Parts: sequence; C-alpha cells; structure tokens
Amino acid sequence: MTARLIDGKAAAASLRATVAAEVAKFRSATGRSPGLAVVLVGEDPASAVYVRSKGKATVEAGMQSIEHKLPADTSEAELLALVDQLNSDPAVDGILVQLPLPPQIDANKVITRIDPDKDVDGFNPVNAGRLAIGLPGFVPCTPLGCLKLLRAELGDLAGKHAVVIGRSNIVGKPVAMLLLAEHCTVTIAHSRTRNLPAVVRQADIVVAAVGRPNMVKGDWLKLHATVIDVGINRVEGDDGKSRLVGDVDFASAREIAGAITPVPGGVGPMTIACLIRNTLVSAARRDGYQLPEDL
Ligand SMILES: Nc1nc(=O)c2c([nH]1)NC[C@@H]1CN(c3ccc(C(=O)N[C@@H](CCC(=O)O)C(=O)O)cc3)C=[N+]21
Repeated sequence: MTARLIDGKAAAASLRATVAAEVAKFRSATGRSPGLAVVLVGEDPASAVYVRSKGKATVEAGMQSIEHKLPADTSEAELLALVDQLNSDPAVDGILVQLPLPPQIDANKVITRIDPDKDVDGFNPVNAGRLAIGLPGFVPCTPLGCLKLLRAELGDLAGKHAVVIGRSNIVGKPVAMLLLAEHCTVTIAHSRTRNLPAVVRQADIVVAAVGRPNMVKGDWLKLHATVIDVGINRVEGDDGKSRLVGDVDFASAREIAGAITPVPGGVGPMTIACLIRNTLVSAARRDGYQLPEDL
C-alpha cells in the first residue's frame, strides 16, 4: 500500500482561515490590525518570491504588511538601525529579516537585535533558549508547521522515536526541541552520523532537513513510518526544466512510509501559515488579548 499524502497546502489553508477569523475578532476588540514587517536585503530571486507570498498571506489574513526592500550593498549598521526603528514602532508586532543576508552583514548580530517579543521567526537566541527550557516564546515557523502536520496525522506523539536529519538552528535543532517537548525519543542525525540508514530505520517519525535532493531512500525507512520532508531543492528534471524536490526520494519512500509530505505542497505552505499565526500571537500578547489556546 502506498503512503497517505500529508496535504500541507490544505492544512495551511485551514490554519490561515482560522487566523483570519481570529484577526477579525482581534480588530473589533482592539481597533487595530496586527502588523508584520518583512525586511529584504538585496534581490535574490528566490527570497523575493518568498517575501511576496508572505506579504500576500499577511494581507489576506486581515493584517498589515510592512515591507522594507534594501539594496544589496546595505551596511550592517544601516540594517541594525532599521531593526531598532521597527523594534520601537508600536504598529509592528512581528519582524522578519529574510535570510540569507549579503556577506557584509552578520546575520547573528541582526537576529540578536530583533526584540524577542517581536521575533515571529523565533530565531533570536532568547527564543531559542525559551524553546529549549519550555518557556513561552516564539517557535520558528517551519518547525511549528512540521509539528502541526505530525499532530494532525498521528495525534499524541508521546513515546515515538523521531529521527531528525539535520542540525541547523532554523529547522533541525528547534524541531528536535519541539518533538522532545511532545515526549518523543529524539535522535538528531547529521553529516557525520555513522550508518545513517540504520539510524533512520529506527524512526517512527523522520524529519528530513538537510538540503540534499532525494537523499533519504525508501529502504532506509521502517515500514509505515511518518515522513516529514523539509527540503526544498531546485533541480533540473529529465526534460531540462527546473523543478522542486525534497530531501526524501519520494518515489521509493511512498512505497514504505505510512504517511509522507510532498514537495511542493507539504511543509512549505505551513511555514507561511505559521508566520501569520505567530504574528497574531505577538499582537495578542502585546495587547493582553486572549486567543484560543490551540491556535
Ligand atoms: N527569516 C527567514 N524566515 C523564513 O521563514 C525563511 C527565510 N528567512 N528564508 C528562506 C526560507 C524559506 N522559506 C519558505 C517559505 C515558504 C515556502 C513555500 O511556500 N514553499 C512552497 C512552494 C514554493 C515554490 O514553488 O517555490 C511549497 O513547498 O509548496 C518555502 C520556503 C522561508 N524561509
């Protein structure tokens, strides 16, 4: 039997509709709209596409989108000054500085400068620390999207063995922290892991976030494992056209997995839905407004 497809596009549409309904209530209660500031430095075409879809999702949810496009030669000091200005702007509830940044700018410095209580990306060290020790804060959007898909698919995750492949600060580490908080047994595998297929074969849940096209093969999987593919790799197909593939070899994996996310249409759309979710959560916290617990 082939795996169930986990429809991230549908789950994202549903989360976005829920957020939009809550934004409408927030607006009538407080008289203002949540605001998300997105900062793009330079003109990397992929980043420009993402920033556009974030802006569109923000407006569709009834929130205010504040876009700052800066030239590629912007200095670190100029970007830090903009972050300071957004930190102190009461209309701004969320700040996202699109990564990657040009080489003259130290991304860690910029991320650290964002007010942790406006850090809807959850990349500031304060929010990474809050997640690690179980305090409320902002959880990075892609990991949160993965968790929401897993909960919808599996329900309670307690006791499941999750193998996270990849240890980045933006996906691997935070997704591992979230799964640990859900009482999973968590293994973090990476490029130096020995006998990766044997490690992955132990997993009830596989989260692949390494950025290597089609790396995880079907015969690495335990029968009926749940597979979350975070990879978004642009590759050239047999027809010479470019297409998106994940970190999981979808064709072989779907024959063994119990459920699997496609690429595109899996985790990606959830990332954006969670961004607008985090922005609403930020606005609500800043105004002392009560949202439903399970948003
Ligand atoms: N500060 C910061 N925060 C981010 O969250 C952030 C970032 N920088 N830099 C770039 C990555 C990438 N990212 C994606 C968002 C949506 C899709 C998405 O919607 N993907 C669609 C298709 C996209 C397509 O067709 O190109 C899908 O997978 O179905 C993918 C990737 C957010 N990022």
